[in-house]
Amino acid sequence: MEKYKIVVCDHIHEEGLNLLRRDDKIDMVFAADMDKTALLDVIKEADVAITRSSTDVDEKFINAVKGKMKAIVRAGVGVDNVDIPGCSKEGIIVMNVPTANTIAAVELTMTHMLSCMRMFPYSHDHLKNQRIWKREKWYGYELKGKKLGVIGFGNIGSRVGIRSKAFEMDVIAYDPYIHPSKATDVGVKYTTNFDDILSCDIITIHTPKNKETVGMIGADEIAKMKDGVVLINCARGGLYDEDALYDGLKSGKIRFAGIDVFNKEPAIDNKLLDLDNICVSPHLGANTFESQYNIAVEAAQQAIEAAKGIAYPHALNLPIDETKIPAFVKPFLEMGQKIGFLASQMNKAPIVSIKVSGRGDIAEYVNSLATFVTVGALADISGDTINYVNADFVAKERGIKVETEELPASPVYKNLVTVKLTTDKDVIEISATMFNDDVQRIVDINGFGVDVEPKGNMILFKNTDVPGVIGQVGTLLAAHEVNIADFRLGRNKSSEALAVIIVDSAVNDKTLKELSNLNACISVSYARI
Ligand SMILES: NC(=O)c1ccc[n+]([C@@H]2O[C@H](COP(=O)([O-])OP(=O)(O)OC[C@H]3O[C@@H](n4cnc5c(N)ncnc54)[C@H](O)[C@@H]3O)[C@@H](O)[C@H]2O)c1
Ligand SMILES: O=C(O)CC[C@@H](O)C(=O)O
Repeated sequence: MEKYKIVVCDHIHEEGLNLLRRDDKIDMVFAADMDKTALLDVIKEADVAITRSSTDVDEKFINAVKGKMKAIVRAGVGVDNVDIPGCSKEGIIVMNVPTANTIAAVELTMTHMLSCMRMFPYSHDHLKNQRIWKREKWYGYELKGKKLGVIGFGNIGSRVGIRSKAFEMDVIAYDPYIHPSKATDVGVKYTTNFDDILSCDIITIHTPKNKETVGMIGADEIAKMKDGVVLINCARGGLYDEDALYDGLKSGKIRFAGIDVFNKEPAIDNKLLDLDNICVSPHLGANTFESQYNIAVEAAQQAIEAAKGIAYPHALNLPIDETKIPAFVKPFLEMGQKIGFLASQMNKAPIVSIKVSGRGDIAEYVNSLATFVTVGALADISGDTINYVNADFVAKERGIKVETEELPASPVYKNLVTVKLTTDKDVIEISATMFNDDVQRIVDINGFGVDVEPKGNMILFKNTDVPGVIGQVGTLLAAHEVNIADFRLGRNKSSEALAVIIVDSAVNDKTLKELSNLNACISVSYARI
């Protein structure tokens, strides 16, 4: 029995490993203790990898796995150490486990906030390790009545906000990507003015690390802050510029900082560790037993489903989120792929552009449709290497322009999709719709009205519209023992006709050549769907 190989690149809870071991279709390789260079050799044969923050999915990793690996499951939230565009280019689906460690990170943030306000680790060290009892040295501050600025009000930030309200803090959120009511509904103020955050007593950040957020708090922002501000970062190293943070702490402008994450980890040589007004932890945001159990189980389940090709939960680079696609759209996507494939076979030459237009409700989903059409159109030239993840990249790499267009509703069809495929030889334009929500129908090919299902062995025979042609075609096919299953005819105003002939068996080149030699024939093409 063929088995799928899942390589576990970092430590995860035993329960996740057990799930992988128990599945008789999975061959699990535990490589968490392996040196990262040796890992590159092991992952070559893997169908799926499970990684955490200790394994960077970078160029070296991707080069090692490309061609074989289907998916990577990041057992956690942050994917800043995963080269997602690089994975997409190789058709590797990237998934994360977005909520299993939320509470762990929220509670660590509260721990840091309280520790900073009471300098708890330092008083602890004084008594426990230095055996000094000096109560007057350790006056701290209360959370009550302090203004807390939360940058990023997602899963973690919002829960930090709610818990901080219970400490009677005045909480204000900055997150341009949420609806303000997400904050105001839980009694948190909402601002779009970043300066409102900078004027807070305590600031905590909970955004992803990306181009927009890296260094979001630097020297200029710190200069605008209150003297004695407290800064917390349990999200990602580098969101606070570390040099600016160091200078701010050293000068006393920042009274205290609580930091779980660093620009470069492990952070044993980081200069921030030399300061006396900082509480640190070695990236422990997700380190609770509950969270690690949940993450490992979810990551293992996701990896198994991906390896078997069943589903890709929490995929970050699939062009469509299946859960957000209405049921009526899915058959259109499937049909779009077939039309793309058909068009590329009818117009066999290097593709210059693909244009996908939508009319009716389907128009809103024209971008997803374009991905499916592209996969179909490039299937013949790219074989197994093209999929929904890398379709855009493959098209771009081949210099193929993919365009979409949302058009007004058609007067005839509730929904209509048109695919125009231009090669350096010809242009083919196919329109199709869906009857009764699941019957696929091509209704137009290059201006010829037809009514045919995109299915099976299809001969497209274009001829001058003169009597006797249908008989000649039928006789010729019969002579080659090709049985006609369906024959659909369309005419245009220039006295031309297009026959779409569905036949029961594959048609060889000799038969097609003889068809093209018939007097009335203008062109013949053949497609197998
Ligand atoms: N320390 C740890 O071990 C640990 C554990 C879990 C998560 N994390 C990190 O915590 C962070 C938050 O995780 P989450 O689960 O809450 O993610 P999330 O996606 O639920 O929330 C992130 C929020 O940030 C907002 N955001 C994005 N760009 C922004 C910007 N420029 N300005 C303001 N807001 C912006 C988003 O709109 C979103 O609401 C991530 O960086 C994640 O990697 C760390
Ligand atoms: O344990 C890890 O891999 C870190 C997890 C955490 O930073 C996350 O982003 O989910």
